[in-house]
Amino acid sequence: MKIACIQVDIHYGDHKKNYEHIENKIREAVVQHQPDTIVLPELWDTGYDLTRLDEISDKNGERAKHWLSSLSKELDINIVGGSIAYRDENEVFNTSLTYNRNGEEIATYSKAHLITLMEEEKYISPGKNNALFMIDSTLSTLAICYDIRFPEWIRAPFLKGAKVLFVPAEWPIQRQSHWRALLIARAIENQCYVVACNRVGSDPKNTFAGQSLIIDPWGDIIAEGSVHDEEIITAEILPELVDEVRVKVPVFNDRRRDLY
Ligand SMILES: NC(=O)CCC(=O)C(=O)O
Repeated sequence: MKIACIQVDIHYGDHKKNYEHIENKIREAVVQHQPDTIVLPELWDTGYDLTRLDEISDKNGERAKHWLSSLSKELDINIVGGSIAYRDENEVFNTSLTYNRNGEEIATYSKAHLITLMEEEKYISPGKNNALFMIDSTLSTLAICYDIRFPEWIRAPFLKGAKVLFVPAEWPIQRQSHWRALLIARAIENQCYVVACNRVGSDPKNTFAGQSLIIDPWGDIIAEGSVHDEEIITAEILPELVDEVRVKVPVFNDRRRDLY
Protein backbone atom coordinates (compact mmCIF):
# COMPACT_ATOMS: atom_id res chain seq x y z
CA MET A 1 0.00 0.00 0.00
CA LYS A 2 1.46 3.33 -1.06
CA ILE A 3 0.71 6.13 1.39
CA ALA A 4 0.79 9.90 0.80
CA CYS A 5 0.58 12.43 3.65
CA ILE A 6 -0.66 15.85 2.58
CA GLN A 7 1.30 18.29 4.77
CA VAL A 8 -0.38 21.68 4.28
CA ASP A 9 -0.94 25.09 5.83
CA ILE A 10 -4.55 25.62 7.03
CA HIS A 11 -6.65 28.78 6.57
CA TYR A 12 -7.83 29.75 10.06
CA GLY A 13 -11.61 29.31 10.34
CA ASP A 14 -12.13 29.34 6.56
CA HIS A 15 -13.48 25.98 5.45
CA LYS A 16 -14.16 27.12 1.87
CA LYS A 17 -10.50 27.96 1.26
CA ASN A 18 -9.35 24.79 3.03
CA TYR A 19 -11.56 22.52 0.91
CA GLU A 20 -10.32 24.12 -2.28
CA HIS A 21 -6.66 24.05 -1.28
CA ILE A 22 -6.69 20.47 0.02
CA GLU A 23 -8.62 19.11 -2.95
CA ASN A 24 -5.98 20.60 -5.25
CA LYS A 25 -3.26 18.95 -3.17
CA ILE A 26 -5.02 15.57 -3.22
CA ARG A 27 -5.35 15.73 -7.00
CA GLU A 28 -1.67 16.70 -7.29
CA ALA A 29 -0.69 13.75 -5.06
CA VAL A 30 -2.70 11.33 -7.21
CA VAL A 31 -1.14 12.56 -10.46
CA GLN A 32 2.43 12.68 -9.11
CA HIS A 33 2.54 9.63 -6.82
CA GLN A 34 -0.45 7.32 -7.55
CA PRO A 35 -1.01 6.53 -3.84
CA ASP A 36 -3.44 3.92 -2.53
CA THR A 37 -4.15 5.92 0.62
CA ILE A 38 -4.07 9.63 1.36
CA VAL A 39 -3.81 11.09 4.88
CA LEU A 40 -4.82 14.63 5.93
CA PRO A 41 -3.93 16.65 9.07
CA GLU A 42 -6.06 17.40 12.15
CA LEU A 43 -8.91 19.98 11.93
CA TRP A 44 -8.02 20.77 8.32
CA ASP A 45 -11.45 22.34 7.70
CA THR A 46 -11.44 25.01 10.44
CA GLY A 47 -8.03 24.94 12.12
CA TYR A 48 -8.01 25.65 15.88
CA ASP A 49 -10.53 28.50 15.55
CA LEU A 50 -12.24 27.12 18.66
CA THR A 51 -14.25 30.17 19.74
CA ARG A 52 -16.17 30.18 16.42
CA LEU A 53 -16.97 26.47 16.31
CA ASP A 54 -20.70 27.01 16.83
CA GLU A 55 -20.71 28.90 13.56
CA ILE A 56 -18.13 27.04 11.45
CA SER A 57 -18.28 23.39 12.55
CA ASP A 58 -19.72 20.77 10.20
CA LYS A 59 -23.27 19.68 11.17
CA ASN A 60 -23.20 15.87 11.45
CA GLY A 61 -20.07 15.99 9.29
CA GLU A 62 -22.28 16.24 6.20
CA ARG A 63 -20.04 18.64 4.29
CA ALA A 64 -16.95 16.47 4.83
CA LYS A 65 -18.77 13.17 4.29
CA HIS A 66 -20.09 14.20 0.91
CA TRP A 67 -16.71 15.53 -0.23
CA LEU A 68 -14.65 12.57 1.07
CA SER A 69 -17.03 10.04 -0.40
CA SER A 70 -17.14 11.53 -3.88
CA LEU A 71 -13.40 12.27 -4.04
CA SER A 72 -12.28 8.83 -2.85
CA LYS A 73 -14.60 7.14 -5.36
CA GLU A 74 -13.68 9.38 -8.27
CA LEU A 75 -9.93 9.04 -7.65
CA ASP A 76 -10.03 5.35 -6.60
CA ILE A 77 -8.14 5.98 -3.35
CA ASN A 78 -8.66 5.50 0.38
CA ILE A 79 -8.73 8.77 2.32
CA VAL A 80 -7.90 8.94 6.02
CA GLY A 81 -9.65 12.28 6.32
CA GLY A 82 -7.52 13.89 9.04
CA SER A 83 -10.10 15.35 11.37
CA ILE A 84 -12.86 17.93 11.21
CA ALA A 85 -14.90 19.95 13.72
CA TYR A 86 -17.98 17.68 13.79
CA ARG A 87 -21.16 19.01 15.39
CA ASP A 88 -24.05 16.82 16.47
CA GLU A 89 -27.23 18.10 18.16
CA ASN A 90 -25.50 19.29 21.33
CA GLU A 91 -21.73 18.99 21.08
CA VAL A 92 -18.71 19.47 18.85
CA PHE A 93 -16.14 16.68 18.44
CA ASN A 94 -12.69 16.56 16.82
CA THR A 95 -13.59 13.69 14.50
CA SER A 96 -11.76 11.70 11.87
CA LEU A 97 -13.68 10.13 8.97
CA THR A 98 -12.06 7.47 6.78
CA TYR A 99 -13.34 6.49 3.32
CA ASN A 100 -12.40 3.58 1.06
CA ARG A 101 -11.98 3.50 -2.72
CA ASN A 102 -15.69 2.80 -3.21
CA GLY A 103 -16.59 6.03 -1.48
CA GLU A 104 -17.80 4.19 1.65
CA GLU A 105 -17.20 5.40 5.19
CA ILE A 106 -15.10 2.73 6.95
CA ALA A 107 -14.12 4.45 10.23
CA THR A 108 -15.10 7.28 12.54
CA TYR A 109 -12.94 8.28 15.48
CA SER A 110 -13.31 11.24 17.84
CA LYS A 111 -10.20 12.48 19.66
CA ALA A 112 -10.28 11.03 23.17
CA HIS A 113 -7.60 13.19 24.84
CA LEU A 114 -8.27 16.90 24.48
CA ILE A 115 -5.30 19.21 24.93
CA THR A 116 -5.95 21.50 27.89
CA LEU A 117 -2.77 23.42 27.02
CA MET A 118 -4.64 24.68 23.91
CA GLU A 119 -8.00 24.95 25.79
CA GLU A 120 -9.52 22.34 23.49
CA GLU A 121 -11.65 20.86 26.30
CA LYS A 122 -13.54 24.17 26.67
CA TYR A 123 -15.02 23.89 23.17
CA ILE A 124 -14.84 20.22 22.17
CA SER A 125 -16.21 17.03 23.74
CA PRO A 126 -13.99 13.95 24.01
CA GLY A 127 -14.61 10.71 22.12
CA LYS A 128 -14.91 7.43 23.98
CA ASN A 129 -14.10 4.66 21.50
CA ASN A 130 -10.95 3.74 19.62
CA ALA A 131 -10.94 2.82 15.95
CA LEU A 132 -10.12 -0.47 14.22
CA PHE A 133 -10.64 -0.71 10.48
CA MET A 134 -9.40 -2.43 7.31
CA ILE A 135 -7.75 -0.39 4.59
CA ASP A 136 -7.02 -2.51 1.52
CA SER A 137 -6.89 -5.58 3.81
CA THR A 138 -4.52 -4.01 6.39
CA LEU A 139 -5.96 -3.71 9.90
CA SER A 140 -5.39 -0.14 11.06
CA THR A 141 -6.14 2.26 13.88
CA LEU A 142 -6.07 6.00 14.40
CA ALA A 143 -5.16 8.54 17.07
CA ILE A 144 -5.40 12.32 16.87
CA CYS A 145 -2.40 14.45 17.86
CA TYR A 146 -2.34 14.75 21.71
CA ASP A 147 -3.65 11.13 21.90
CA ILE A 148 -0.10 9.90 21.11
CA ARG A 149 1.01 10.92 24.62
CA PHE A 150 -1.21 8.17 26.06
CA PRO A 151 0.41 4.82 25.19
CA GLU A 152 -2.13 2.74 27.12
CA TRP A 153 -4.89 4.14 24.87
CA ILE A 154 -2.91 3.50 21.69
CA ARG A 155 -2.05 -0.05 22.81
CA ALA A 156 -5.63 -1.38 22.89
CA PRO A 157 -6.19 -1.77 19.10
CA PHE A 158 -2.72 -3.32 18.70
CA LEU A 159 -3.70 -6.07 21.12
CA LYS A 160 -6.47 -6.80 18.59
CA GLY A 161 -4.01 -7.07 15.70
CA ALA A 162 -3.71 -3.57 14.18
CA LYS A 163 -0.63 -3.04 12.00
CA VAL A 164 -0.81 0.66 11.16
CA LEU A 165 -1.37 3.75 13.32
CA PHE A 166 -2.57 6.86 11.46
CA VAL A 167 -2.02 10.17 13.28
CA PRO A 168 -3.54 13.41 11.95
CA ALA A 169 -2.08 16.36 13.87
CA GLU A 170 -1.70 20.09 14.45
CA TRP A 171 1.44 19.84 16.57
CA PRO A 172 3.14 23.12 17.54
CA ILE A 173 6.83 23.72 16.96
CA GLN A 174 7.73 24.31 20.66
CA ARG A 175 7.29 20.59 21.32
CA GLN A 176 8.73 19.31 18.05
CA SER A 177 11.24 17.00 19.76
CA HIS A 178 8.34 15.31 21.61
CA TRP A 179 6.47 14.78 18.31
CA ARG A 180 9.35 12.82 16.84
CA ALA A 181 10.22 10.85 19.97
CA LEU A 182 6.62 9.89 20.80
CA LEU A 183 5.86 8.71 17.27
CA ILE A 184 9.02 6.61 17.07
CA ALA A 185 8.26 5.14 20.51
CA ARG A 186 4.68 4.23 19.48
CA ALA A 187 6.08 2.47 16.35
CA ILE A 188 8.71 0.52 18.32
CA GLU A 189 6.51 -0.55 21.23
CA ASN A 190 3.59 -1.60 19.01
CA GLN A 191 5.84 -2.90 16.19
CA CYS A 192 3.67 -1.12 13.68
CA TYR A 193 3.79 1.46 10.91
CA VAL A 194 3.07 5.00 12.08
CA VAL A 195 1.76 7.43 9.48
CA ALA A 196 1.65 10.92 11.00
CA CYS A 197 0.42 13.93 9.04
CA ASN A 198 1.07 17.34 10.64
CA ARG A 199 0.31 20.83 9.33
CA VAL A 200 2.72 23.69 8.67
CA GLY A 201 2.21 27.46 9.04
CA SER A 202 0.79 29.51 11.92
CA ASP A 203 -2.52 30.50 13.49
CA PRO A 204 -3.01 33.40 15.94
CA LYS A 205 -1.66 31.30 18.83
CA ASN A 206 0.80 28.76 17.45
CA THR A 207 3.32 27.95 14.76
CA PHE A 208 3.18 24.33 13.71
CA ALA A 209 6.00 21.83 13.31
CA GLY A 210 5.41 20.11 9.95
CA GLN A 211 7.74 17.11 9.91
CA SER A 212 5.07 14.64 8.91
CA LEU A 213 6.54 11.19 9.41
CA ILE A 214 6.12 7.67 8.12
CA ILE A 215 7.89 5.20 10.43
CA ASP A 216 8.31 1.47 9.88
CA PRO A 217 7.69 -1.26 12.51
CA TRP A 218 11.42 -1.31 13.40
CA GLY A 219 11.16 2.37 14.39
CA ASP A 220 13.05 3.70 11.35
CA ILE A 221 11.80 6.81 9.59
CA ILE A 222 11.05 6.03 5.93
CA ALA A 223 9.61 9.42 4.91
CA GLU A 224 9.80 12.83 6.53
CA GLY A 225 8.38 16.26 5.71
CA SER A 226 10.17 19.55 6.16
CA VAL A 227 9.43 21.86 9.11
CA HIS A 228 8.07 24.88 7.23
CA ASP A 229 6.93 23.89 3.74
CA GLU A 230 3.83 22.32 2.31
CA GLU A 231 4.81 18.92 1.02
CA ILE A 232 3.47 15.53 -0.02
CA ILE A 233 5.46 12.72 1.59
CA THR A 234 5.08 9.15 0.42
CA ALA A 235 6.18 5.65 1.39
CA GLU A 236 5.28 2.06 0.70
CA ILE A 237 3.79 0.05 3.56
CA LEU A 238 4.52 -3.69 3.72
CA PRO A 239 2.19 -5.39 6.24
CA GLU A 240 4.40 -8.52 6.16
CA LEU A 241 7.26 -6.48 7.69
CA VAL A 242 5.07 -5.99 10.79
CA ASP A 243 4.77 -9.79 11.10
CA GLU A 244 8.54 -10.24 10.63
CA VAL A 245 9.40 -7.72 13.36
CA ARG A 246 6.84 -9.28 15.73
CA VAL A 247 8.46 -12.70 15.21
CA LYS A 248 12.02 -11.37 15.61
CA VAL A 249 11.30 -9.46 18.86
CA PRO A 250 8.21 -11.20 20.30
CA VAL A 251 7.10 -8.52 22.78
CA PHE A 252 3.41 -9.28 22.29
CA ASN A 253 4.02 -12.91 23.38
CA ASP A 254 6.41 -11.88 26.17
CA ARG A 255 3.96 -9.51 27.87
CA ARG A 256 3.32 -10.39 31.51
CA ARG A 257 -0.45 -10.71 31.36
CA ASP A 258 -0.40 -12.02 34.93
CA LEU A 259 1.04 -8.67 36.14
CA TYR A 260 -0.88 -6.09 34.06
N1 LIG B 1 -3.42 19.47 18.57
C1 LIG B 1 -2.87 18.82 19.58
O1 LIG B 1 -3.45 17.91 20.15
C2 LIG B 1 -1.49 19.29 19.99
C3 LIG B 1 -0.78 18.31 20.89
C4 LIG B 1 0.44 18.94 21.49
O2 LIG B 1 0.79 20.06 21.18
C5 LIG B 1 1.21 18.21 22.50
O3 LIG B 1 0.83 17.09 22.85
O4 LIG B 1 2.23 18.73 22.95
